[in-house]
Amino acid sequence: MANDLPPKKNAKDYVRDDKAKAFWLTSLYVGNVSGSFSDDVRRTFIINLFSSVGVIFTLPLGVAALFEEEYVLGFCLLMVALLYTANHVYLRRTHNHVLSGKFVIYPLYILMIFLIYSGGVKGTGHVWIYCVPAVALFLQGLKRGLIELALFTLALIIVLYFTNNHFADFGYDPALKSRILFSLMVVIFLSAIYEYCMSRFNHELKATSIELECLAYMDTLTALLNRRGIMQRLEKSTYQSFHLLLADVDFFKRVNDEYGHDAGDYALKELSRMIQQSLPEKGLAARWGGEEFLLAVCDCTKSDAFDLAELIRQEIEDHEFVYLDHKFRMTLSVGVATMNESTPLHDAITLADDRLYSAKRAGRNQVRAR
Ligand SMILES: Nc1nc2c(ncn2[C@@H]2O[C@H](COP(=O)(O)OP(=O)(O)OP(=O)(O)O)[C@@H](O)[C@H]2O)c(=O)[nH]1
Repeated sequence: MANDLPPKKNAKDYVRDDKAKAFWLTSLYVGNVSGSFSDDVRRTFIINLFSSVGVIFTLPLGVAALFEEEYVLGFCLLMVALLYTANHVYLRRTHNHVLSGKFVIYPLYILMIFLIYSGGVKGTGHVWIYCVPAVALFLQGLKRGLIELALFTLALIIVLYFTNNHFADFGYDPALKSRILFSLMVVIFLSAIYEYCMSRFNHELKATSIELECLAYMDTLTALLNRRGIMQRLEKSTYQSFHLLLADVDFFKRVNDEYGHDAGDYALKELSRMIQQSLPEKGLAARWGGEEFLLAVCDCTKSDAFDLAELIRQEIEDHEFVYLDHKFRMTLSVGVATMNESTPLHDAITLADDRLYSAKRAGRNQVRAR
């Protein structure tokens, strides 16, 4: 049985595999290799594939046409191959998939019209037009793609029926013209259904991912950031220094015990609203835990931060909470600390927590900044 197992890889094999993988990824994604398969990365990847497939087909067909002494056709195919190669380079340099997509689709329309007009190599030109709908709808989107495909079909009708094209030279039945048009319309219709389903699916996926992100970073009861949400913002913050206010409701258990859990929930929402209202423009507020809130303020002195904590504490002390026929009051204890070069974020949070509990021990309903 042991002989059936694949040979064990050593470290060098893994490094080689990784290099090969990186090479293919960098080539296909034209250097746009990010961790996520975002819409931009996906479009860059697919447009690069369209360009590469375009070169793979047009280059040998162009050379073959030259050998067959179809010089105009050969020249056109080689020009398209050159254009798609240049597009690959452009995409690699700029990652501008919007413009790059146009470099793919418009030459494709022109080439197809030319193939229908000239008949291509030995009258086979028309077999290539069925790749147009999928490419047009992907690159231009459903609405614009359908408009362009309608214009493309119109151009084909004109070329097929109203020009001195080379169709008759190959001995085709005249009915082939209408069959080409009808089958193209069927492919357009099927590609449009596919594109519609894909864009709806993508749209719903995006909406769900936004919703999930909100759930991951927001507290659903109070609509404030949650602990993960504020930590993410603070860790990413470019501010060298900011002040943290850690506030905890005093004897909140009593509200639940005396008036019920719903009254407790109402009080938390009302408290969050009041905190949010008092917050300066660039400040952040989060529900840190059950009845604990973390506020972060910047562009002010520590004394300003202390005054803000005192203002919030006073407002809450003065506020009468009314839930159904219950009226009650609540107070807050607050610990203030500063995050700066000498006190990193996690140390500042611990400091604010220590100060909060020293405010609790000192009798609650007060702010401590040292
Ligand atoms: N209604 C409601 N209650 C909550 C929620 N989260 C936590 N709590 C309650 O908050 C209370 C916190 O109680 P304690 O930790 O004893 O603190 P406290 O009563 O505020 O007392 P001190 O902090 O010592 O002043 C508990 O009864 C929890 O059930 C919530 O989302 N809704």
